[in-house]
Amino acid sequence: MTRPIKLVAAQINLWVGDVDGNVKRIIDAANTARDRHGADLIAFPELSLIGYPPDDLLLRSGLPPVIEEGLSRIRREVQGIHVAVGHPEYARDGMYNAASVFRDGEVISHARKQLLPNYGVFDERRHFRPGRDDTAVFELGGMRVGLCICEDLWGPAPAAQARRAGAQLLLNINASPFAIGKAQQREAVFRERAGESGLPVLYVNLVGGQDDLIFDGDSAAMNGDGEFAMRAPLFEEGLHLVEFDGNRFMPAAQRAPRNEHAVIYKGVVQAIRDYVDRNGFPGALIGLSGGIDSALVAAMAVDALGPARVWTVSLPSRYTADMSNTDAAEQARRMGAKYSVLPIEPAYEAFTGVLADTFACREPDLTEENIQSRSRGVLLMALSNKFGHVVLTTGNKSEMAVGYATLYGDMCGGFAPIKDCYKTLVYGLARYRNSVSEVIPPRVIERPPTAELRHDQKDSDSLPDYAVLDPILEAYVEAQRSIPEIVAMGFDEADVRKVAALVRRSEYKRRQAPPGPKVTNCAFGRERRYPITAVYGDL
Ligand SMILES: Nc1ncnc2c1ncn2[C@@H]1O[C@H](COP(=O)(O)OP(=O)(O)OC[C@H]2O[C@@H]([n+]3cccc(C(=O)O)c3)[C@H](O)[C@@H]2O)[C@@H](O)[C@H]1O
Ligand SMILES: Nc1ncnc2c1ncn2[C@@H]1O[C@H](COP(=O)(O)OP(=O)(O)OP(=O)(O)O)[C@@H](O)[C@H]1O
Ligand SMILES: NC(=O)CC[C@H](N)C(=O)O
Repeated sequence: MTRPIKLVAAQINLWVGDVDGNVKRIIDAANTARDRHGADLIAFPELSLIGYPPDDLLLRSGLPPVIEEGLSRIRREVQGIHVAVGHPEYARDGMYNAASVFRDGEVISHARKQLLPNYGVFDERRHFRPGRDDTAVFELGGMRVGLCICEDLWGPAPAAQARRAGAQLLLNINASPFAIGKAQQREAVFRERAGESGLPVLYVNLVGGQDDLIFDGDSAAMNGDGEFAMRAPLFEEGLHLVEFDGNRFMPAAQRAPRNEHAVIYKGVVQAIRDYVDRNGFPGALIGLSGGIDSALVAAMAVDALGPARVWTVSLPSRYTADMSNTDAAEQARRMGAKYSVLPIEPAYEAFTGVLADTFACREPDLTEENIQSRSRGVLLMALSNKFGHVVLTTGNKSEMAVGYATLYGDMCGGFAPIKDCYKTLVYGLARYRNSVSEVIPPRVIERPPTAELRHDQKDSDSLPDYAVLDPILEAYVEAQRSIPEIVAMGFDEADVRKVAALVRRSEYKRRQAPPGPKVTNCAFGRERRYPITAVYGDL
C-alpha cells in the first residue's frame, strides 16, 4: 500500500516586482517544508515570482529574462521535494498566467490559467491569454494531482477536466484578495467544486498588503464530502501541512470561530505595515484630533509598526474642544506613541489675513473651515518632508462617498487605511480594539462625531445619521441600486436623493485621494470606475 503524501500550502507574503526576493522566499520555504515537515510537495500562490497584482509591470521588456532566471534558480537549488509555483509565461502567441511543478531540476507539470477574471478589481485579460482545456495532472507518490490557478476553481470546467484526466485531488494556487464575506464565498466555491467533482481541494493563497488590496490567506484543504481538513489563520504567514491518503486529507481540522471585526482590523493593520515598510518609510504621522477616525487609525498604526514608529500630532484650532485635546493626549500616552502639539491658529490667522481685503465683502463660510483643514495638511506634510514619515489620512468610506473631506486638507497624505470602512464599521473596529486592551479613551467612541471646523458643529447637521447614511451608501455604491429602488427599500426619498447627489458630485475628490485597502465588496478606485464628468440622474 502506498503511504500518504505530505503536502504543504505555503501561505506567505510576497512582494510585487521583487522577483529575486520572492525566489529566495520560495527556496527557503521549500527547504523548510522538506526538512522540517518531510513534505513531498510545497505549493506557492498564483504568480508567486512577480507578486499580485503585477499590473503593467508585466509589460516591461526586461521582465522575461528575470522570470526565466528565477525559475531556473528554483529548479537548480531545490532538491528532494516537488515545488509548484505561479509565474508569467512568455509564449510565442502571448503571455499566460501559468504554474510549473519542479522536482530535482525537472519540469514535472505545467498549467495555464483558463478562466481569467476581468471583473471587480481584476483585469487579467489586459495582460494574459486564456489557457486551453489542457488541465495539468501529474503523479506524486503514486497519486494523481490536478493543478489549476485561482479563478479556475470558480467555474466547473477545469475541475471536471482534472477529474476526467484521472486526478484524485485538485491543487489550486491563488491570489485572492480579502473582502467582507469572502471567506464564506470561498467556502461555498470549495463545496460546489468538491460536490460536483468529488475531488478534495487544496487551496493555497498569499497574505499581505499591496496598495489597495489585502490578501488574507485562508489557505485550506477540503475533502470531497465538504469537510475541512485544514483552514489556515487569516493574515498570518505559515507553512500548512496536510496528508492525503489517496481519498481524503487528514486529519479533520477544528475550525476556530472568526470574529469579523477582528479579521478586518488585522487586515487593515497588515495593509499599513506592508505599505509603510515596502515603500521605505521610517514611520507614520497622524493628525490625532480626539475624534474616532484618527483614534482608530492611530491604534492600527501602532499595532502595525510599534509605538516608536508612530508620531501623533494634535493641531488644535479655536474650535477644538478641550476634551478633544485631552483625549488625543491620553490616547498617545496609552499607546506609548510620540505626541506633539502644533496649534494651527497662527497659520489660520496668516492665511485669512492675506485674504482679508479680497474677502472684505464676503461672509465667512466653508472657505474658512477648509483653511483650517488645509493648515493642518500643510503642517503634517511639512513634518513628513522633514522627517520622512508618511502621513496617514483618516477619512472613512462614508465621508469619501459623500465628499465630506477637504481636498488638500484632511485628504493630505500618502495612505488611507480606513477609506473603505463605513463610519458604522469604524465604531465596530474601535470597540473591538478596545476589547483587546483599552487604547482609545472611551469618550472618543461615545461622543457624537464632529469635524470641529466651526462652533458646536456635528456631522449630523449636514448628513443623515450614519445608521441611515451607511445602508443608503451600501445600496447606491456597492449594489448599484437606482434611486427609486433604494426609496422602495424604505428610505426617505429626500435623504436618498441628497446622498446620491453628494456621491455623484464628489467623484473628483475620490480620484485625488490616497490609496487604501479594499474591505467591502465594492471599493472606490480600481473596483468602481465612474466618470467624473457625466450627466446622469436617477439611474
Ligand atoms: N468636478 C470638479 N472637478 C475638479 N475640482 C472640483 C470639482 N468640483 C469642485 N472642485 C474643486 O473642489 C473645491 C471644493 O472642494 P473642497 O475644497 O474640498 O471643499 P468642499 O467640498 O466645498 O468642502 C469640504 C467639505 O468637507 C467637510 N469636511 C471637511 C473637513 C473634515 C471633515 C470631516 O468631518 O472629516 C469634513 C466640510 O464640512 C465640507 O462639507 C472647489 O472649490 C473646486 O476647486
Ligand atoms: N485638532 C486636531 N488635531 C489634529 N488633527 C486634527 C484635528 N482636527 C482634525 N484633525 C485631522 O483631520 C481629520 C479630519 O478631522 P475632523 O475632525 O474634521 O473629522 P472626522 O472625520 O470626524 O475625524 P476624527 O473622527 O478623527 O475627528 C482628523 O481625523 C485628523 O486627522
Ligand atoms: N486571482 C484570481 O483569479 C482571483 C479571482 C477569484 N474569484 C478570487 O477573488 O478569489
